[in-house]
Amino acid sequence: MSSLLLHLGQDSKATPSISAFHLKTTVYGGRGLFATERIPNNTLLVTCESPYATVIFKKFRKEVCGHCFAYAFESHRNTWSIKIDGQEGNGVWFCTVECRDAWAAGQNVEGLQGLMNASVDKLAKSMKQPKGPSRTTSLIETMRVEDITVDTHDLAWKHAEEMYARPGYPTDFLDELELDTVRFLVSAIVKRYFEEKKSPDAGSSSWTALLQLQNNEILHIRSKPHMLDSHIRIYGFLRKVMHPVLLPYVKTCEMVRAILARDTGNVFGIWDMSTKGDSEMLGWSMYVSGSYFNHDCSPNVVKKRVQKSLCFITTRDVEIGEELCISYVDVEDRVAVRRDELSRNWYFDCICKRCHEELGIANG
Ligand SMILES: C[S@@+](CC[C@H](N)C(=O)[O-])C[C@H]1O[C@@H](n2cnc3c(N)ncnc32)[C@H](O)[C@@H]1O
Repeated sequence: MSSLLLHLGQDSKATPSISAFHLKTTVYGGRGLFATERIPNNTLLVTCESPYATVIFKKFRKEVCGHCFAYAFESHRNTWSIKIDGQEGNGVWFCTVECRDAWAAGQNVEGLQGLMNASVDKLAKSMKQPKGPSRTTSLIETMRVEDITVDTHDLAWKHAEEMYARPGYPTDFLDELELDTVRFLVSAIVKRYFEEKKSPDAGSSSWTALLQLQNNEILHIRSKPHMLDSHIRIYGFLRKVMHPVLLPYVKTCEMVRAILARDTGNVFGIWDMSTKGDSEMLGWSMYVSGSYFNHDCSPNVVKKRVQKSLCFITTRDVEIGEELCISYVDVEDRVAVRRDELSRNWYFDCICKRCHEELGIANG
């Protein structure tokens, strides 16, 4: 049970009892959550109370509450107007004073999140978009996929560390998504700093839990080799903007790599709550304990966002031994579309019962 709690992390509350399901190795590889008792329909399995790391896309910052993710549009407003004064409140807007104060107490420790937002915006403003393609710092893009190994990849990062350790290295231009990735990484670094400061001997148990998530680094770079250069540029940018107390976390690339390796395949989009089917993605979050649900095209669990919490609820009765799965894609899509999306973004070929049936493959 203690190891399941470690896997589930500090962000979770499991109901009705944590023994109703457990984490074990699946037949198709990796781990998954399986029912250890019969679980009725509409059971709340777990609530992930708040994300380990999060970012609201810059273009939605004034429209989405930085604490509870309420979307102004849903309250018939264009933007939120409550802020924390000065640099320490930079880049975050709130729907209520209560949300502002809760955020300040929980996430803006020593004003670091706001100060970092200000530094990121300032450096981003000073950057000029290059006329040609961005500078390539690694050779991986020119390699054959089979030559992209842990070793070649480690070498590219070692080279990046050496390059950025030289005084006065130039910062490369980052696009909007890369800058949002910087902000996402900053939120994780601030969280780890705060937790380690609170209990210097014990360290951060939620960071330890995060490290247990599936590491998709090599699969990601093999499928999108240009992302390694992007990640390296992001790391260089972070080293330039980092507040002195946070610098130890980026002196080597270890922490940034660890988060990026788990960002892909494990994070959840923050969607607006529109019921009209035109829901918009407002940012993304990493909820450690929610990342153990595997995918099925006929899922028995649905995830629901309630403010900044993610709740996982059964959608039918689940028998003992059955795996508890959500769907990562739109279950209304055709089989080819679903499988293509799963392969591109989660790096696996779906072999669920529904895919087999729709593809006309005999089971067994
Ligand atoms: C969010 S994680 C789920 C937990 C993961 N299995 C683990 O061991 O940590 C997503 C990853 O799990 C694997 N996965 C999820 N659903 C799967 C399925 N239906 N078939 C094969 N692999 C699956 C894929 O590797 C995917 O990238």
